Amino acid sequence: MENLKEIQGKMAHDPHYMFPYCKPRHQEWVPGAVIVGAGPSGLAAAACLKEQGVPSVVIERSNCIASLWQLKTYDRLRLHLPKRFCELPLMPFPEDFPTYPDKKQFVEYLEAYAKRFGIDPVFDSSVERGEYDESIGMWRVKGVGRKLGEEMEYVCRWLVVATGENAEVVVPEIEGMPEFCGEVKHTSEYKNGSVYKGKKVLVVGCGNSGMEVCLDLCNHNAKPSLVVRDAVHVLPRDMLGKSTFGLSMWLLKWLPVRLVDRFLLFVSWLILGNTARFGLDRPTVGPLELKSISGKTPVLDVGALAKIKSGDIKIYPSIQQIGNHSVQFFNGKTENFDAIILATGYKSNVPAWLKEKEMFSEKDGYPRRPFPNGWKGACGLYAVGFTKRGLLGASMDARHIAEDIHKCWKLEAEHLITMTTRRSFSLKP
Ligand SMILES: Cc1cc2nc3c(=O)[nH]c(=O)nc-3n(C[C@H](O)[C@H](O)[C@H](O)COP(=O)(O)OP(=O)(O)OC[C@H]3O[C@@H](n4cnc5c(N)ncnc54)[C@H](O)[C@@H]3O)c2cc1C
Ligand SMILES: NC(=O)C1=CN([C@@H]2O[C@H](COP(=O)(O)OP(=O)(O)OC[C@H]3O[C@@H](n4cnc5c(N)ncnc54)[C@H](OP(=O)(O)O)[C@@H]3O)[C@@H](O)[C@H]2O)C=CC1
Ligand SMILES: O=C(O)C(=O)Cc1c[nH]c2ccccc12
Repeated sequence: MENLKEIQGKMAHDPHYMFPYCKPRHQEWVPGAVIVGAGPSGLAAAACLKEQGVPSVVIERSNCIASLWQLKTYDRLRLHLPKRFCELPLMPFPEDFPTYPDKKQFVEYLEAYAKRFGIDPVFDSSVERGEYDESIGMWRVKGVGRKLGEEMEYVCRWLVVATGENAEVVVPEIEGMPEFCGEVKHTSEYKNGSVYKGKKVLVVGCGNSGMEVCLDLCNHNAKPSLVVRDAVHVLPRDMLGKSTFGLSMWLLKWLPVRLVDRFLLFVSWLILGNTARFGLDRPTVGPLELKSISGKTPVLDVGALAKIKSGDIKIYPSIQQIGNHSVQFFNGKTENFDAIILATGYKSNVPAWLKEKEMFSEKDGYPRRPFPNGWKGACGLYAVGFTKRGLLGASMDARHIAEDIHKCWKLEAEHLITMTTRRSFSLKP
């Protein structure tokens, strides 16, 4: 046994180190996979595994499935790709849903999905550590459980990381921001613009969230301004009577990505005009090529651009400094604001809890291997939903993972049956 000094030393340096005989209160061996995260990716993985006859336990830190959608998104949110590109494996959307289901409908679909595949996550349980225990050839997944402070440990052969690309908010450090007297919040806390009526609001970041929050603020008679620090592709959500995304996927079957990009840019120019005239320069690389090489999603416009054109949404360059009530920009202008909304995006939280350095990059928390090969690591470790390709990418991962685990599951089950049969008939190996 380790001596007391050694144990005290370990406890001081590692908050997760436990005294050897001090077991967590809830310990469970899972005869299948542990899936961390009950968002669309985790649900898709659990459903595909179930279909293959492999059991799983889904662990979720919040108190509901799809917590990103239910708790951290604004009221007016809809899918911005048509529903056929957003459905999870094995269950299409109901036919009477519109092409672009709203948030409520999407959550309804996910609830029905979980019910259909008997997925019953362990809620209010946050995973704080996942590590491979070589001595037993299993993953140990530890965290804080349902009842306040209850320690839990799951031991499993397969660990599926489904904590998502949007696990934590990105809050930039901007000089003077702590001194700003008005409200500062992230888009994940924004519901609608009703409380900002008549107020001057600065929205920082012009991805899809920033653009839509600006539009929502306009619709609630607030006065939004948008910080655009870099070039951005804005495409109409629909063109030529079809969804831009659907049309792109169809064209990509026949044409190289650069040609499809040229086509998209031409039609966007016809519909939206020259966006650079309104302060939105386009990157030199086309929208689909950029999405594929960097993951940067083009803005799919549903009305914000018209408000920029009409001057209802003002455009500003990067922020230099924030004062008590004002914001100074890099073009030298200073303007007063009542509130600031950070539409600065999200990041993965995998490096904070997964004690594994091969599969996931410590820098950004994404699998190191590029799409479409990022879903599989070593020793039974998997990733679902880190493709930067939305729900479509998550569904592809989930299918791959379930097939892969099933192969191994079948082999191990056959081995177990052989061993048991041999033992019960006293046969020699
Ligand atoms: C506003 C918004 C709109 C979007 N719209 C679209 C769209 O229209 N079409 C599209 O294809 N994609 C869209 N996306 C992309 C988005 O990535 C997917 O919609 C989807 O939610 C991703 O699912 P996920 O399960 O991978 O991640 P999430 O939905 O984020 O689920 C991950 C889950 O893991 C849980 N979790 C995280 N860390 C832990 C932990 N340590 N322990 C336990 N649980 C944990 C979280 O609480 C969360 O419930 C959108 C994203 C955003 C932010
Ligand atoms: N279904 C739908 O309608 C919606 C879908 N989404 C999806 O959700 C995901 C997240 O989107 P979103 O929340 O918009 O996040 P994104 O990461 O897509 O966008 C964040 C934006 O903030 C900018 N930014 C970051 N830091 C600063 C800073 N300090 N100053 C100025 N600008 C800054 C970034 O600029 P830069 O590019 O220069 O880094 C980028 O333009 C995306 O995949 C998006 O497509 C989001 C909303 C609606
Ligand atoms: O909504 C998102 O973030 C997505 O990643 C969906 C998506 C995948 N590929 C795309 C290409 C263009 C626009 C959106 C997407």
